[in-house]
Formats: sequence, structure tokens, C-alpha cells
Amino acid sequence: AATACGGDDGGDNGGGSGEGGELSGTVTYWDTSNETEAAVFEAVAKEFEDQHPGVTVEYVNVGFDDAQNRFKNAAGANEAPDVMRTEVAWVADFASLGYLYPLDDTAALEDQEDFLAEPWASTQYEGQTYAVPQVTDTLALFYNRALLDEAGVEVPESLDQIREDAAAYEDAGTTPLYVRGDDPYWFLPFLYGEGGDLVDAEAQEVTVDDAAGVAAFEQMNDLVESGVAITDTSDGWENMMSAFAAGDIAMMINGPWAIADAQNALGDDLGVAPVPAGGEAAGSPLGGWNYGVYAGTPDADASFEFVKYMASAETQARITEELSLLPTRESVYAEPAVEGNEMVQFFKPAVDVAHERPWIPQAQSLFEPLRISIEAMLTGSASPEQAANDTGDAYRDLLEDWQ
Ligand SMILES: C[C@H]1O[C@H](O[C@H]2[C@H](O)[C@@H](O)[C@@H](O[C@H]3[C@H](O)[C@@H](O)[C@@H](O[C@H]4[C@H](O)[C@@H](O)[C@@H](O)O[C@@H]4CO)O[C@@H]3CO)O[C@@H]2CO)[C@H](O)[C@H](O)[C@@H]1N[C@H]1C[C@@H](CO)[C@H](O)[C@@H](O)[C@@H]1O
Repeated sequence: AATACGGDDGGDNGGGSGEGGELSGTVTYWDTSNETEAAVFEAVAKEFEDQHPGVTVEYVNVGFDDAQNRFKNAAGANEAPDVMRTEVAWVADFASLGYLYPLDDTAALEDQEDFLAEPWASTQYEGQTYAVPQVTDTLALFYNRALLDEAGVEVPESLDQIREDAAAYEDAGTTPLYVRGDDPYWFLPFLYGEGGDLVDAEAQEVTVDDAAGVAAFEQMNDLVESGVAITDTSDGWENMMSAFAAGDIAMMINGPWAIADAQNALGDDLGVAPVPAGGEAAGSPLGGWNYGVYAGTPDADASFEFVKYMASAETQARITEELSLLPTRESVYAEPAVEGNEMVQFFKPAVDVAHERPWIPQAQSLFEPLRISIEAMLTGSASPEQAANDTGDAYRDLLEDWQ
């Protein structure tokens, strides 16, 4: 619950005394950040209290995996948090259910023209703004320079190049690549690498089981079957991060949320590069996170001011300095500390060419069927082609009257 006393004067709510601007109440914020990120996001969130002594910030860290359903269940019972870290594909889902506060003309939106086009697009639903961008991201190749040097190989620009160098990696006693088999997001670079996509939202057509889609499943399966890559169908995050930190694998595909941990483990041996190309192209998916305000928040003024503070250029610059996460405000990339960040220098151009996704309510439901098919393929109970077809069939059930 958050109660404002006196209208928001829109100015610097520096906790000044007297008329307007003083906020009071509690802002409960559910954050899905991983352990390393959470330490920073919690500290930043709590500092809002310094500026607004009358407000209490309840920071709650919720795991990514079930956060989407947890929020929907809570909102359905009118017990949702005032502010929710909302994955880019969840905005349309939550907004279509009426669970998010329309933020146009509220204090939550400040300098909205400063936001990058794609993150901003993920906050729109039926012509209104239902969230405010936080971070944007894509997948890239993280590599261990020392292990590549030991094997005497270059940073691969294609999956075939890794296959060609397989003997060199083997002689050096290192497994080239870790591929996540438990998170379908990691399948997308293979799909884009064959020139495919999950669906064609414009044409309302399912494309995951076309020739490019089948080729993508075959790419992934072959990397694992040939021993070039190792994978898991559960606990992929922990297994991948610990294998990379221990030097058991030379490379992994990952995103900016893994930078801090990877740098702690490898120091200067850490390098990043575009995801290796497949048979047709090289492509990586656009991901990221926004701040959503619960539609039923008892009094939204403190929540709006909290979101404005968290999404401000100043806060975004601080998050990038501490975690190398990518800002969603164009102006922040010009900050010297951000501009000088080697990881931002790499990831910003990568995000600029990342594969856009359809911001439709159904988009978020395309991943679970994909996860199930990938698991069936990797455990040998479905061929790559069967996995592609099963995914396509599941999509046509989900997306009635799509081709
Ligand atoms: C299956 C899920 O499919 C989709 O999710 C896509 C997602 O749309 C893609 O964008 C992508 O997300 C990127 C993300 O952009 C990227 O930033 C990063 O996030 C980091 C954070 O950066 C880091 O801070 C930390 O938090 O850690 C985060 C996580 O790493 O990596 C994410 C990918 O991991 O990929 C997701 C697919 O995984 C659905 O949206 C559902 O989530 C669905 N799960 C439901 C399914 C329900 C049915 O069973 C089940 O009942 C329900 O309980 C489950 O909730």
C-alpha cells in the first residue's frame, strides 16, 4: 500500500517539508534478479527510502522460473506487489489480464523519448504504456581466452568452425562449448542461425517446424551428439556457470546478467563475441526487463515515484557501473563510466542487431512447448525433426487459426 499526502508536485521530492511532494506508505517490489544482481538492485531500491522517509520499500527477491505465474496468482487474489520486475514478454500477458497500471501521464514515465526503441516497444499494449524499461539484453559467446590459446584456436565465428577445431580442443583436454538444454531461450541463436524463427507474427504463421526450424534442432543435437558441446536438461544455469568458471568448458552462450560472475571467475581471461553463425546467418534474441506497476496498487503515487527513480538515467548508470547490465536509456550510453565499459562496448551493438520478437500476449507461451521438445530430443526420445514438428503442433493448438 502506498499513500501520498498532498499531490505530487512533480518536482524534486527531496523529502522537503510542507505542502505536497511528501510520500508515505509501503512499496513492495518483487525482483527476479540473480544472486549477484540482487545485492545491487536491493541496495538501490532501499535508497529510495532516503529520499522519501515516509516510504518503506519492501524488497522481495523471487526466482525467475516461477515469477510469471506467481505474479498472476497474486494479482488474481489482489495480493500482488506494488511494483513487479516484468520480463519483456510478460507485459502483454499481464496487461491483457488487466493486472498492470496504465502509466501514460503518470509520474512513473519521465523522458520517455530517451528509451531505446525495442525495450520501449515491449512496454506497449493496445496503444497504452504498461511498464517502464529497466535493462535490455541479448545472448553472446563468452569465452576463456587462456583455454582457446592453449588449444591454439581462434574465437569461432561459426558453429562449423568449432567442429573443424574439435581435435585441437580435444588435444588440449577441453570441451569447447556448453549449450543450455533446459532453457528454450538458448535455442533461438540456433534457429536464427538457420534463417528461421518461431512464428511469423505478421502472417500469423507458425514457422518453427519449417526446413530452417528442423535444421536448427539438428544443429543443436549434432553439437551435443558429436561431443563438441555438453548440455543438461535441468539445472543448466548452475551447471553452465560452474563449468565455465572451473575451466571445464572453453565457451558458453550467455547474456549480460552473467558478466559479473564470469568476470569474478576468469578476470582478464574472459572474452565476449557474437554468437557463432549457423548454416545461414548469425542471430541472437532480444530479451530484457521492465518495471510494471500492479493495477490494484492501493495508492499508486509512491509506486510511480519509485519506478521513476529506479528507471532514471542516474540509477541506470549506477546499475551498469556495478553490474555491466545494459541501460535502456540512450542518454546513459554517453556517460563516461558507461561508455568506457568494455562489456557495454560489446553488447550495445549486439543488442542493436538482436532479433526482434512479437510483443503479443501469446509470445511468452511459445517457450514452454519448445523446452519440452528440446528435452525430448536431447534425451533421445524424439528426433530433431520430430521435435520441430511437435513444437509446431503445440503452437497451432495455442494459436488458433494461425497457419
Ligand atoms: C518458459 C518461460 O518462457 C518464457 O520466458 C522466456 C522469456 O520470455 C524470454 O525473454 C527469455 O527470458 C530471458 C530474459 O529475457 C533474460 O533477461 C534472462 O533473464 C535472466 C535475468 O536477466 C536475470 O536478471 C535473472 O533474473 O535470471 C534470468 C533468467 O536467466 O534470461 C531469460 C532466459 O532464461 O527466455 C525465457 C525462456 O526461458 C515465458 O516468458 C515464461 O517465463 C516461461 N516460464 C513459465 C512457463 C510456465 C509453463 O510451465 C510456468 O508454469 C511458469 O511458472 C513459468 O514462469
